[in-house]
Amino acid sequence: MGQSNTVRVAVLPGDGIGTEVTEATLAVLEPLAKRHGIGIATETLPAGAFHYQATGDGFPEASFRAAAAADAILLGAMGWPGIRQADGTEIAPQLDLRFRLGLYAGVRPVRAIPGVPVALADPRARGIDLVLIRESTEGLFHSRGKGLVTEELAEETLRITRTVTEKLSRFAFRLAQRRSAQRGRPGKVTLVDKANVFRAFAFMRSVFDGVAAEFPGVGSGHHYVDAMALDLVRKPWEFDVLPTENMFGDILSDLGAGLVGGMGFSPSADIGDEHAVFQPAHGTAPDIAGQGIANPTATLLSAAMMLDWLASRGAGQGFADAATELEGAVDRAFAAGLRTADIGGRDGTVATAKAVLARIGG
Ligand SMILES: NC(=O)C1=CN([C@@H]2O[C@H](COP(=O)(O)OP(=O)(O)OC[C@H]3O[C@@H](n4cnc5c(N)ncnc54)[C@H](O)[C@@H]3O)[C@@H](O)[C@H]2O)C=CC1
Ligand SMILES: CC(C)CC(=O)C(=O)O
Ligand SMILES: [Mg+2]
Repeated sequence: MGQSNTVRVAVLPGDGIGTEVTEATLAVLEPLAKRHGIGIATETLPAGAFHYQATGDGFPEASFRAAAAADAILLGAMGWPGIRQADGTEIAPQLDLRFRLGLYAGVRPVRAIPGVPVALADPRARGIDLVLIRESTEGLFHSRGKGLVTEELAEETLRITRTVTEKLSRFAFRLAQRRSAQRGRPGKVTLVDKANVFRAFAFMRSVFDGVAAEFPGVGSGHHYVDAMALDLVRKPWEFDVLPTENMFGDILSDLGAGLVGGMGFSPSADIGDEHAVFQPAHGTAPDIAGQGIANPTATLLSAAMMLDWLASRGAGQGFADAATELEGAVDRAFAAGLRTADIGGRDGTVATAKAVLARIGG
């Protein structure tokens, strides 16, 4: 942590709408910080597909080092379908950060915001409030960049380790405890796996069960990932905290976003023991980039998660208060009629940030 009440935030806007939603979020963070008497010193760092195209390096080591030295990292989005490396894959510095900084807990809340249309007609869908925790350093992403590819076959490896599964599980149970205290209802952690077919997931389940025994006050269970895809559409209001493997979490978090308004409403935090990256779960959206219509809500909510995390790391109560106020301002703005383009409205990126800013202090 930096000087008292001042934190250093590394900002990596990235590509496409990543730059647009990041700029809109910083425009809200500055006055919010002033209002709460907290200091946020930002440093913007280059990385991403267009940086790769221009320089041959998508993630300069200097950017990585500066990000790793900061108190927190705020990221827009990175990657561009037309810009590929020699092996055919895209530039993804966000994955490098997750792996190099050990950010095992990919926290992806799926919450229905008052006033934002949900995908399901059932009135209970207005109460959707669950959190996917996507393990973000191993699973099927373990062999990223190292998979075997020959003329005849391609092979990638899925890895599950005891150490990371224990950390992921403890993180999930602690989060369930906190949510239970905040919401005044029992918490439940459901591991999403494929233990009926793969030994790796039977192993993951047994490690998870061992950790569950440490938290007798929190409910625990398991769900196969295919059945979870079904039940997230059928009855998402029944779930609370859902830890899962990396690829499963990548897919299910987009599904979850689709339930509550789309990717523009899907914040995330990639948290490790010492570092954390906060970013919307969406990508660079080439289909709408440059038009000023990207929804910055997911990034604003990710910034609120960042303030909350910084408070938990000792930055001070002002950060916790600012986090609560920012999330509340987002809710109040939509409840009052804010309508972004992705839900059929006319409010663009800048107008949305202004509407949220106007609800701060209100
Ligand atoms: N964390 C990251 O930086 C991520 C990067 N990517 C990269 O982004 C690029 C595009 O990927 P896609 O598969 O198209 O996923 P995407 O998330 O960028 O877009 C999917 C759909 O959601 C919409 N969308 C996403 N964010 C939105 C927002 N804030 N407001 C309104 N609409 C929004 C897009 O217009 C598009 O129709 C690729 O290069 C991909 O690798 C994809 C996902 C995450
Ligand atoms: C490069 C991708 C793994 C990014 C993504 O899809 C995500 O973070 O959800
Ligand atoms: Mg994804």
